[in-house]
Amino acid sequence: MAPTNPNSEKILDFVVYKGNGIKGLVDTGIETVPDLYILPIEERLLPNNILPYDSIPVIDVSNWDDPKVKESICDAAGKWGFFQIINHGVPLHVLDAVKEAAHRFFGLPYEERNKYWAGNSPTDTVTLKTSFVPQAEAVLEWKDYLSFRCSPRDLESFPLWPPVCRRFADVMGDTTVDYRKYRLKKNLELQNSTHIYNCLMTVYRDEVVEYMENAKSVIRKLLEVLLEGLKVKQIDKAREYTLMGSPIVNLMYYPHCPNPDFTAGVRPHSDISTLTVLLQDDNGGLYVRATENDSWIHVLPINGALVINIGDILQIMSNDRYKSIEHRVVAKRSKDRVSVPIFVNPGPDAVFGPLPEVLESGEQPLYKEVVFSDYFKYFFSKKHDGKKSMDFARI
Ligand SMILES: O=C(O)CCC(=O)C(=O)O
Ligand SMILES: [Fe+2]
Repeated sequence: MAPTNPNSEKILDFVVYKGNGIKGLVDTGIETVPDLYILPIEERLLPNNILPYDSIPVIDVSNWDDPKVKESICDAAGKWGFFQIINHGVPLHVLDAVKEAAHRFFGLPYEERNKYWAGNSPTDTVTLKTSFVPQAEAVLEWKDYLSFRCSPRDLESFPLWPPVCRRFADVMGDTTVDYRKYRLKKNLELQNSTHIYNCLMTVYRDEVVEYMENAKSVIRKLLEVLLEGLKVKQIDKAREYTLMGSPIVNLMYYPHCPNPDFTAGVRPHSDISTLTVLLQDDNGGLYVRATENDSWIHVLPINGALVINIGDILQIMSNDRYKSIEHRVVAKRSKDRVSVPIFVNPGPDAVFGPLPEVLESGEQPLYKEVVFSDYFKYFFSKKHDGKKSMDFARI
């Protein structure tokens, strides 16, 4: 949607078309929020609408087989659509490393970040973007993000980029890339700044992959428990593809904002995933819708915890037993916020709809069968707009 204000046009050009992102704009030292980012009052998160004493459930998953743990997960998925898990087994250093990677990437100079800007990136498995769908938004979101497609097939292509891996393998006298050796070498290369960028880029990949690899068993467990709650006995290969065939990991970056109350880090939306595993930092700023009448609950940061939310696909598969709840993000005034969501998405050609196990007793399906890539395209054809995407599948 083209802005009518000439200053907004300039900002749109700088941020979106020149690929500086909101990070680039903040780096120019702006002291007020530009019009292009100012939400109408009725769309802002007002303090009166925040419920100060409520919180989403926190579930200790140290014993996944405990029936009480399973019950808490399925209950939370049905009542809240959002919960945090602790003692999930993903090491703290892996979580810290991927958050640091986000800070390092967005700390790179423009020229280096821009190599991965949508359209410039050497591979479509990694792309840098800003806002959500700038072409469809009259007001932009105060965020940039580096998005990694992480299906097994995408991961196979990772060793092909960036080329420094091959160079490193040559240097180390090794024909295969050994990432531990690479990290040691990285420290040396950091002192020799000609390779700094390539080193850093590889390290992000390393850390994203490490996070994803560690999170996989948590995702699997969660899906097993949630599907058991829907009377599905076992996740076979076809179901696995429908539930988690094409995960995406985003390094989200919300630079500090002169007046975060005026703008949206992310507008209210539900995720289109089956579920989302979100690592947030200690800044806070994520809010979950509490009721239909516009009240919101802050998701308190807990060190080492992962925030789990049910996405539209699982709501559809469960025929509304589980809920994909709207959430939104508000940036910080003096700190740069990062988060790392894993969107556990179906494979592109997977077809989903209410599960036969759920409809077994004669219940009417509330949704039709949909191909995931169609749902995905629809979601990315418009601005974040609450739960409207679900209309695409509703009967
Ligand atoms: O950054 C966050 O805490 C949440 C981001 C989010 O909701 C999304 O990207 O869908
Ligand atoms: Fe989200």
